[in-house]
Amino acid sequence: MGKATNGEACATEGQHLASGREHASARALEVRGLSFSYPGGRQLFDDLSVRIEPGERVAFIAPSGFGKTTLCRILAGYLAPDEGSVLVDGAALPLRGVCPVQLIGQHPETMVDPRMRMRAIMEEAGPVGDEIVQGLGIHEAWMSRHPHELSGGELQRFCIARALAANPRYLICDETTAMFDAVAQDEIWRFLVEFTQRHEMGLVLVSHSPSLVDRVATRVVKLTDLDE
Ligand SMILES: Nc1ncnc2c1ncn2[C@@H]1O[C@H](COP(=O)(O)OP(=O)(O)OP(=O)(O)O)[C@@H](O)[C@H]1O
Repeated sequence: MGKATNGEACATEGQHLASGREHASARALEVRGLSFSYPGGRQLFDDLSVRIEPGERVAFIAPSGFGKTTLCRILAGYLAPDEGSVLVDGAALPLRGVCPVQLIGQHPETMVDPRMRMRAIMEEAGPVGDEIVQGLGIHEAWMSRHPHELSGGELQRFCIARALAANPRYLICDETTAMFDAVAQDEIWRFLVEFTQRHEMGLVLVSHSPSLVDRVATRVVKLTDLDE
C-alpha cells in the first residue's frame, strides 16, 4: 500500500505525509452516497453514507469480507469511489499535501519503504515529538535499523508514530493492533485514546475484538444497517 497510487485523492503515501502540517479545523469526516466495486467484483457498497465527528471514536462492524478495509481505504483516499464522495469539513480530500485522514492498516510492512531507515520513515511527515516516541514505546536503538530488522509490532509502532506526526484530523485504525499481545495492545490504545482525545482527532476503528471495540469506541456503526 505504501507506494501504491490511491485514486483521485491524496494520491500517494508520500503525498499523504509530505509537507504541510496545517489543515483547517475539520468538523466531520463524511462519506456520502458511496458506491464501490472492484473491477469484475460484486458491488460492495450501494449509496452508503456515514459521518464521523471530530473527537468521536467510531467502530465499523460488519462480517468478514463485507468491505471494512475497502471503506477504510476509501476514507483515507487510497481508493476512489465509483459514485459518491468523501468530505472533510465539507471539502474533498486534498489532491496534494498532507492528507487530513491517515490510515494505519494491519500490515505495516506494506506501508514502508524497505530501503529507508526507521527514523527517516517515522519522520516522513515531519519531526516526531518525544511524547509520541515514548508513548508508543519506540526504542532509540530501533531508529537506525531497516524495516526488516524489526518485529511486526515494532514496525507498527513506527507507522502509528508517522501517522500521528502528520497531524491528521482523522485516524483510521484498521486492525492496527491485531499483531500485539494483550499488554502491548493495552499500552498502545491507552496512548491512542488519550492522544486523539487531547487533539480532538476523530478515529475510525475496525477490529474483530468485541472487548477492544467496547473499550475504545464511543459509537458503533453496523455497516450492514447502513447499506440496505
Ligand atoms: N484489491 C482487490 N481487488 C479485488 N477484490 C478485492 C480487493 N480487495 C478486497 N477485495 C474483495 O472485496 C471484498 C471486501 O474486502 P475487505 O478486505 O474490504 O473486507 P473486510 O470486511 O475488511 O474483511 P475482513 O473482516 O475479512 O478483513 C472481499 O470479497 C475481497 O475479496
